[in-house]
Amino acid sequence: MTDPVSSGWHSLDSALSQALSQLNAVTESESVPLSSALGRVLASPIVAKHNVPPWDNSAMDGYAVIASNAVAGKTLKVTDTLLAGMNGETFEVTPDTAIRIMTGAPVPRGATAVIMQENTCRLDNAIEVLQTARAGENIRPMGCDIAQGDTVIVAGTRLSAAHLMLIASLGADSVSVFRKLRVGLMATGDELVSAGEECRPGQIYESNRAGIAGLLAPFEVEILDLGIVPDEPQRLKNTFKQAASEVDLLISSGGVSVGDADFVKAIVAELGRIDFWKVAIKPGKPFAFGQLGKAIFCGVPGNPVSSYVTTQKLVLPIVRHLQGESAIAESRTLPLKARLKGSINRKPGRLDFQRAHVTFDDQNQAWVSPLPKQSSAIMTTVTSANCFMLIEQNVAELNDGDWVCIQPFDLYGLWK
Ligand SMILES: Nc1nc2c(c(=O)[nH]1)N[C@H]1C(S)=C(S)[C@@H](COP(=O)(O)OP(=O)(O)OC[C@H]3O[C@@H](n4cnc5c(N)ncnc54)[C@H](O)[C@@H]3O)O[C@H]1N2
Ligand code: MOO
Repeated sequence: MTDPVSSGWHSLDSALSQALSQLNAVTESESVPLSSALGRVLASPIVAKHNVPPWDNSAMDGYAVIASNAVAGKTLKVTDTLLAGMNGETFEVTPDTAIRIMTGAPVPRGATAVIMQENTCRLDNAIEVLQTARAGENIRPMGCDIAQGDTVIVAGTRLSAAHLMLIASLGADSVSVFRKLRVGLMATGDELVSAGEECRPGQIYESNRAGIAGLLAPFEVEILDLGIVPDEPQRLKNTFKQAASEVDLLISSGGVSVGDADFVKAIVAELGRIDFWKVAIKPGKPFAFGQLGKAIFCGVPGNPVSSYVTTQKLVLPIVRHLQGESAIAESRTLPLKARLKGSINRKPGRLDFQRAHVTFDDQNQAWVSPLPKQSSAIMTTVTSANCFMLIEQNVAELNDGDWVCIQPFDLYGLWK
């Protein structure tokens, strides 16, 4: 049997660094409304045109006072009420007065603290201070979140919901983002039919495009669905030529192994080039990377779990890099560890992404159990797992209680 290490297959890390080092990210940008900017990559930095908050304001419903005069037991006359939205410049507190103030309302002139309502006793037109005020208490100073002139988001950032809030707080209703990446998506195999069509003897339903498109969805690409292409060299050539001129990246599923109908690599090599083939990961070994005209080519293996894992671990970082994202969080380096339940003996050589289930004991210690069915044709263990458990390339044996790396699945932020 071939030994992955001695036969020079790429490790996941070296495959990724070779691929990323030869990509040219998109440079064209466009202005989009903030409401359409989620998941896009910022093309120009966001620089604050003003302070946030724009003036000192109250963090509590209570009374604006001069702190040095607001000692416990003292009575202060309440002269006015300040609501959020009013102009604080026209109000002023004096040593013997207080102004009723609501959360978010501007702090009036002279005030150095806001006493929260619960620390006062309301009399008719006055309050009794129940707890001595501290200077600065319950005041949110001007610019405490963002100072005018600050670069608050650098170019190359993928915009999250929190980024959109920050940009909106500066009053901008549009942003400059890199143009959408055009991604061609195809599956090849004579046996494949689309969901909804009749499945004849010998045929199976094509499922990889649905999974790949789903994994791409949060990254806001424009997908050109090139459909199912039969294992016919001329049909494959036609589709590859179309992709070479129309997309930035072609993701093709299937036909990258060594079978009699696996034509993909040879045709890509003929029309463009293959830069590497075979990565020492399980599942997903026969992943192919190359170039077709102006398009980057990613050939993911046909086995459904292999296509899912290689899209997640190899194609997504490539997509993100092509989109101009600067800080690509490499999920593999997350230092999340759990202890293994059970033991494992295996042939070393590939980094194994085992579908697994992590649970926490009453000391909050994470324990991980690999699921029984790990074949790359079994999708049900991907949906029933809640994490990947990693077995490093050279590890042959793991024992009960050993520490292993895990990668929890982030399903819409909910733990299942
Ligand atoms: N002699 C060897 N055979 C195989 C090797 C090897 O090293 N030597 N590698 C195996 C591994 S590992 C993988 S992974 C597969 C990948 O092969 P291909 O990329 O050529 O994939 P296909 O042969 O086209 O299909 C494999 C399998 O998956 C089903 N399939 C394909 N596409 C889809 C799709 N879009 N939706 C659903 N199912 C799909 C297909 O019917 C096959 O059952 O090669 C091994 N063989
Ligand atoms: O790499 Mo294959 O994906 O092991 O089945």
